[in-house]
Amino acid sequence: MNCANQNGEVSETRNPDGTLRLRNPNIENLKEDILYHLALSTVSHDLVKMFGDVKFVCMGGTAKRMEHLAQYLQSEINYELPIGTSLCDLTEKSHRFAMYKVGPILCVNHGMGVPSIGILLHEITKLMYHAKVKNPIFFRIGTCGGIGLKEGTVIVAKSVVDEMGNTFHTQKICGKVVQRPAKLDQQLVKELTSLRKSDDTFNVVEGVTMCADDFYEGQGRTDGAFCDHTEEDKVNYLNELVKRGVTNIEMEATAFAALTHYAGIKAALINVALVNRLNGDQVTTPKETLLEWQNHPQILVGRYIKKVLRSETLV
Ligand SMILES: O=P(O)(O)O[C@H]1O[C@H](CO)[C@@H](O)[C@H]1O
Ligand SMILES: O=c1cc[nH]c(=O)[nH]1
Repeated sequence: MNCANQNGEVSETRNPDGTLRLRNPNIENLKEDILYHLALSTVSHDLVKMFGDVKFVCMGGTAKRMEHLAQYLQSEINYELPIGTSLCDLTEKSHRFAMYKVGPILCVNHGMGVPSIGILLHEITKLMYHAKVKNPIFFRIGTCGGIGLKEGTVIVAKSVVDEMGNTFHTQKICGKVVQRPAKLDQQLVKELTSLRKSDDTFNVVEGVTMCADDFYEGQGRTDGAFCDHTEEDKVNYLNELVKRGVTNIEMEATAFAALTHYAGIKAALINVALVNRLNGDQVTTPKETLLEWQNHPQILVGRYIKKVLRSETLV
């Protein structure tokens, strides 16, 4: 059934008030929906009370990065936690992911690779639905290998491809291959890239992000435990990717872009390059510098969130 969204447009994924409509009629018939990997449920938790004010969902691979991001954004938006409380992992009992909330911002890690982020996206999207969140915006704030880009560069993906150059996410469902277009919000891309300041120590570019199913052979590396291809094969492959316009490689882009697009959720994919793959495979930069670089996409997203929140208090 279709329904008009806030702009009066017909939407299968939005109610007129901005809350989500799921593309799954089974969910509203469940007596209880257990978000197993988040250790949350519609019966044991008041999801509307806990999460109903969320506007932004930030995700990235590691739990530590998400905790750090939550602390950073808390200070950026001057958010004071309720008296007597401290920042805590809301999904601690899952022993799986880690999730922190600071006011309208949720920071949650997704692990590595498409299957892991896929599971998280199912459960976070259902969480948004059950919590009656209105028009949430999702960000993946990650790390990647750049191709021909200086380390520390931030790449805001304008499009994503898989290892075969496909612009869709492939999933096997009930023995059938299902393809869903992997699309990102182009306006959000422009807004995010425009938030670089002239005195920032890092560059920001729009790019084509490739999603690989592996860090080693799947990204053409020759330094894995197994390697049946040559250095020349790798160089040819990376040069071919350059010709196709690919700027960087990571491991979740297609699922992130496709599942958010399918859910009708505005989303952006912002990665920082930890290595220039045209110069080598190993990440040789000291950990402190890598951690410093991981802040670059967070700075950009922080500016975007502050801008949106500021504009909302003015209207
Ligand atoms: O730094 P994160 O967000 O985990 O992203 C990248 O780093 C991991 C590989 O080291 C993959 O998950 C890849 O997508
Ligand atoms: O080269 C890299 C670096 C980070 N993450 C990746 O997936 N690849």
